[in-house]
Amino acid sequence: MPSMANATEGGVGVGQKSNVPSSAKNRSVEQSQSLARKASIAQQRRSLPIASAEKRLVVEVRTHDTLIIVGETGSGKTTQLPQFLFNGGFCDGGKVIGITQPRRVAAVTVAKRVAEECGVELGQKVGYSIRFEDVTSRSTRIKYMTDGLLLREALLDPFLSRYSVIIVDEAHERTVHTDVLLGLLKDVQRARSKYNTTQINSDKVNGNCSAVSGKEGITHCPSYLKPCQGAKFFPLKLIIMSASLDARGFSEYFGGARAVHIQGRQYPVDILYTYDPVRDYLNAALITILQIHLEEGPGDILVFLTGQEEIESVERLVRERIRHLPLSSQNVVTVSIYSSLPSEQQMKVFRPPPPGCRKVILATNIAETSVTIPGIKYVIDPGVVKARDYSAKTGLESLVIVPTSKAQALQRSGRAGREGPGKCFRLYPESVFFELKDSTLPEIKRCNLSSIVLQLKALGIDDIIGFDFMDKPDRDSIKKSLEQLIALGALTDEYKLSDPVGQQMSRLPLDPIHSKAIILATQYNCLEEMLITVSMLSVESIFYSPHDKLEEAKVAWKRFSCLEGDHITLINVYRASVEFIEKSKIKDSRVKAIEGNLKKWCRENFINNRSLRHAQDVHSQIGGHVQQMGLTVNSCGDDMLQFRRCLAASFFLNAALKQPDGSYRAMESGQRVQIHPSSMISGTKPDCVIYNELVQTSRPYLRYVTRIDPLWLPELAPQYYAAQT
Ligand SMILES: Nc1ncnc2c1ncn2[C@@H]1O[C@H](COP(=O)(O)OP(=O)(O)OP(=O)(O)O)[C@@H](O)[C@H]1O
Repeated sequence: MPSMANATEGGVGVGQKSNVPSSAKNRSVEQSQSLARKASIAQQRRSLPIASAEKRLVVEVRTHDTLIIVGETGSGKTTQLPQFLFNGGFCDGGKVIGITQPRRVAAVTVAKRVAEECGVELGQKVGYSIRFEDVTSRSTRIKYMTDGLLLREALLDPFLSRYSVIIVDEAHERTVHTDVLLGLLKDVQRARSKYNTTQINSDKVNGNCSAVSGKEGITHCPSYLKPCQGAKFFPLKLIIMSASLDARGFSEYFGGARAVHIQGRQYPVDILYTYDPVRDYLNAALITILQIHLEEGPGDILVFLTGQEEIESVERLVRERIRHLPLSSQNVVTVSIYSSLPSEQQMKVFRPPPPGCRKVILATNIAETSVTIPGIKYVIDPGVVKARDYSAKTGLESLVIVPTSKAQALQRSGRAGREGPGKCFRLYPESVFFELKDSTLPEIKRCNLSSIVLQLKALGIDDIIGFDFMDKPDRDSIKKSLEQLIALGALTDEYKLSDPVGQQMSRLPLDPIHSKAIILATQYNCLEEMLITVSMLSVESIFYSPHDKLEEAKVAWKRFSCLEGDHITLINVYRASVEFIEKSKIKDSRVKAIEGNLKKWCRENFINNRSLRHAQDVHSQIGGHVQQMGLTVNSCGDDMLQFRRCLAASFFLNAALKQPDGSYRAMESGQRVQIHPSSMISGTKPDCVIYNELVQTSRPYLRYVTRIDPLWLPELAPQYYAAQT
């Protein structure tokens, strides 16, 4: 249609030459698109329910040291409140507002969004910091981070002295890090009030805050927080926030703190229930995805499942079913997100689908809170979640599928209705919803506490049992973890952090046994091997076997398998993949080509490509820590005896002895267990093994097992085994 070319003012006809250079034209298109986006974001911010409460909230924060804020999902708490406080002067003089999130993905995506809203480059005024990734600078004033990261910061700066405000977001999740943080922040707030020499002027409501000479400390200050002589602090404001928390419980914990409710939600979300309970929620989810796709209007679908395995199986089924639909209905793409997926792959869910396509996102509860995934209109919630459970008595850690709480159901439905009206399909009857617990049992009551106790000790908190937890963890759990840390040499017999072992262990963001293995490995000449092992153990299953190809998979795995144990097998897989990548680079060095080849290699060897890439990521991250600590990365070469002895010297708490009936006895708890059938040595049944974890599936199983000589235990861990006999 030649006339079209001329119809637009300034347009260029086919075959005509333009006087405007194409780069300049592109720039002007980009500029107008960017202006339109800015205007739309500004308009969207103005329409958020929280927008009209800006002044009131700033006054509330000025006049109260601690505030509980409850507001509907999507009302604007996470993205807007920090900006209100910034504008209200809380960052004057270089102070920082910190916002914690239970999950990395939320910290990253919210920071990106707020940077865009502020019109700044990420990492400047607005930034984020998560384990192994710091996108902040000296000019960062609004900093999003994980709750675990802030705890780590407290190791370096116990008074968290740069922060004027700390917002603990999504506090209803009650992760173990959030709970420890709450107790710690309470103490820090008290201590900073005691050593306060300046005070925010509360008369000024709008405009900048000014600092004036302040009151002398009057409050009780915990002994582990002793400032250097002459140190001066400004008061710390604390905000506890969520859409679904028990405001009264939090208020009581913070000595009657004020609770503020933000009214209103942006868009309605229709909640639909099934008439009857469903027997197979995976099948029900699959049917609902297809029904929405065929019967409902445009909009992406977010489905909550319990883990990687479920996600992969539903993903396969969706793709298969879609292939059988008429061509015009095959416009569906699936993407998934779960915690062990490398971050850059997690970010794929935030990308728009190809034009005209519907995106189906399969997610674990990682996408349950805080995140806004653009395009989501429909949420499918089967009402279950995989939760951690732990018994201090048996040392048994298990992941069990349990019903969600009401708070979780509310959060899930809140992922829709963020850009327009939405629908949430709960795959259970309404009567079941009313029977759900209001909130989830705090994680601190159902996990192994060794890691957290080590961190508290490193912070100088000696009296763990007396620490002001919102919900006290089980006494036996605390006792057990103290004993374990003494056995590992991280604590002295007086329960003090040991130097250097405990100090070094607390610097590594790993399970204490894994940290110990890394620290010991240099002495055994095998740090290179141990770094690989710990990285491979930190991700979800490396081996992948479709049900119908199990035998084929076993043959493939034989190439890597080592009869001495799974730890060496994991090293073999990792090294084989590195070797393959190197060879592949010679043929074609383009990143895409290498990635494609590695994917194929993984498929042929029944290795989970995603898990392997995640392990490579973790490897380089821990490698960075090891370098900073000045440890020598040495290798034992083919002498795997050294490596196995190092495993025995660090994993000795996880040792098991074969029994006459062929089962095993976990030496620490006396529990009768079996080697997991997936282990490469489950058939050989060695007399004595160390294992990575004791998990309860259909029965108690040892996972990732390596043969050791039982005599090594008293030799290499006399502090534990001499005391036992
Ligand atoms: N990355 C994004 N892309 C598009 N819109 C976004 C994005 N992040 C936030 N928004 C918009 O801002 C609104 C407020 O988001 P915000 O996370 O601040 O809400 P919230 O009250 O903290 O919700 P929740 O309690 O669910 O975390 C969202 O409903 C959405 O409309």
